[in-house]
Amino acid sequence: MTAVKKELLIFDFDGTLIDSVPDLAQATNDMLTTLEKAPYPIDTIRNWVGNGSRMLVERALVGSVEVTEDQLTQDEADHAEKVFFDAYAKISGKNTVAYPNVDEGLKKLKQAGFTLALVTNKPMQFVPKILESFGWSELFTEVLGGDSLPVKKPDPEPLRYVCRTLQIAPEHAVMIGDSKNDILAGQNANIDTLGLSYGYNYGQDIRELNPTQAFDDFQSLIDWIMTQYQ
Ligand SMILES: O=C(O)COP(=O)(O)O
Ligand SMILES: [Mg+2]
Repeated sequence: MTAVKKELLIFDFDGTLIDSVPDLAQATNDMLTTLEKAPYPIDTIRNWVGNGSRMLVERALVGSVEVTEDQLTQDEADHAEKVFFDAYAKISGKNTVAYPNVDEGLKKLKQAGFTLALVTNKPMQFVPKILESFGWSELFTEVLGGDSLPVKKPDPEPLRYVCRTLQIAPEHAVMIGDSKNDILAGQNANIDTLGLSYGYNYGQDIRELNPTQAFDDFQSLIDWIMTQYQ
């Protein structure tokens, strides 16, 4: 396969660059405890991450990845989300680590001349502090949170928005992520998708989503980008 040269690498955040589930699970359980509900194991909560905080909160309230409208009132979910935000603001970053080779890998790509962007479904209010804690504040030319636009991944608009803003054609962009929301957003925006198998994808193998290519570790992704997309 000969790949087209790429300019813009759009990264997902949670489950791709950082393992944030220990903090997300703690904040979720802190919220549940405050609301006098029973906590869940981290392995259960991991499968609820991917569609932003509001969805995580709703899934935790009903105890399932599938949430139907009749299971929750808007007020109940609004209140729980506030409790979750307070809890996550207190602990976000404490037990969040970068996956192996991510720090060196991102810097290598930047040095090689790629433009890096970050498109996460995590609410934007939590993003700058985490980026700063890893020394990544200057790495990304564009950063979008899950609430930066009216729609989030798997909608293709955040990716299209980044391409438009940076004036880079979609065929010169790549979406890199761990979840079906990343792969679907990329496919819907007509851009190449690179999947990572170690993150959070509702327990499903990322390869089932047919990304352009999939990798089991970040170093293999870096090696592939440096040889195929330069
Ligand atoms: O906050 C989430 O649900 C997931 O965030 P992500 O898009 O960076 O994986
Ligand atoms: Mg992710």
